[in-house]
Amino acid sequence: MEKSVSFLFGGTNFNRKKFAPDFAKFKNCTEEDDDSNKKLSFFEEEEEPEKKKNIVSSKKRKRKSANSEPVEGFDVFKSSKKALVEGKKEEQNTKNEILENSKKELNQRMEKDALSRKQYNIHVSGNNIPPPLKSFAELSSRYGCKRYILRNLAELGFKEPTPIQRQAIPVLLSGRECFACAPTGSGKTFAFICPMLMKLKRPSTDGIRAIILSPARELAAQTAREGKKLIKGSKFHIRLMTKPLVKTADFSKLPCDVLISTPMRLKRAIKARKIDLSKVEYLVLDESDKLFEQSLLKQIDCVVKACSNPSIIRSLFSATLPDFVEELARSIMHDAVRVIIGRKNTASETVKQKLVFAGTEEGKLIALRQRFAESLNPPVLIFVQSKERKGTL
Ligand SMILES: Nc1ncnc2c1ncn2[C@@H]1O[C@H](COP(=O)(O)OP(=O)(O)OP(=O)(O)O)[C@@H](O)[C@H]1O
Repeated sequence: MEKSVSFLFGGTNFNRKKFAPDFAKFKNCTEEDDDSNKKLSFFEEEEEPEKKKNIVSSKKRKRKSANSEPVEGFDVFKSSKKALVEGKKEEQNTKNEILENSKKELNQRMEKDALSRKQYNIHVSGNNIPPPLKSFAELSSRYGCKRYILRNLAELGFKEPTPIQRQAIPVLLSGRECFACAPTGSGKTFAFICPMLMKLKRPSTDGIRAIILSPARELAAQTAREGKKLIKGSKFHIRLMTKPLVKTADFSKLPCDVLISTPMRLKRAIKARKIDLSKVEYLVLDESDKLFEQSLLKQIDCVVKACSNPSIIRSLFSATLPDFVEELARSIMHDAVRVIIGRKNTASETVKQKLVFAGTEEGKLIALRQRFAESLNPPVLIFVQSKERKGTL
């Protein structure tokens, strides 16, 4: 049997690779049983221990050096990754720088605006309020104002915008709703008519585009007069709602860009179906402290409802702004900017005031005559509460 085995394996080479699966079956056998293994260990032992040690240590070194020595491919990868990280860092730095600069610019602009507002006693509240005007020239440089308006301003002798004009005009030109409070005679009329004309751009071919409500006929007439001074040389039409106009006019045939009316007359025209306000883009409530008095509320409500254009811009101008007016205004306005010139609900600083205790109704008349005797030189304008009392003067 031994002979036959040696015969069988004599001069042949055992291809371990080829018979790897079979070889694996015998792998668990002990070394004594396995000749080939014996042979293998014999050859290993034949080498000098020193040499073996060297081999091992050189292997170790190799492995060690493989870890520490730079491999070109890996290095390229490493450096490209590094470059990528560096690039991203640089990009982030540039972004941060831009953000920082724009923040700085914004802060500088806000500081400048605040100083300018302080200079003109302008107080504002609301989000993203545009800067106040430095001059009328900015109307054309910042907002492309038509030449006819600037020409009319120059003809009227208006050199500088008044404080309310400085702030309310940019607010309205930026498409924001606004409620403004500024003393009597401070130029409120132009503060709302100028941006209105600028935003309307061209005369209307399609009905009324702006409404100005005034609490009294005289005030409405005065506003119409002021407005007409500004449209000189243009093809715009500013109309005052008169009694005959309420009765007879067919507004679908009457060219009208801006209509100025009292709430009562406008309500009558709306009820008589003589007027379509669905295309109105601007609604101004002038002297709103008077407009929001209880007796006019229903008429105002009727006008506000008839102006049904969803993108309408509403604004409110007044010499005083009582809390109830502000509350009512907020209920119909969206994201409105509040502009107050001077202190809210106080008279103009340029108007001298004196408080006189007159006692009785009779005493008032005596006190007034005394004032005339002392220092008042007619012509003098006297405001009274009722017509009856006017008769006693
Ligand atoms: N920028 C300006 N420079 C010089 N005068 C101006 C300027 N703006 C308006 N005015 C004039 O000031 C006067 C008062 O203006 P306006 O009637 O608009 O004031 P108001 O604030 O509406 O007053 P009220 O509260 O009585 O209605 C008018 O004669 C007007 O022409």
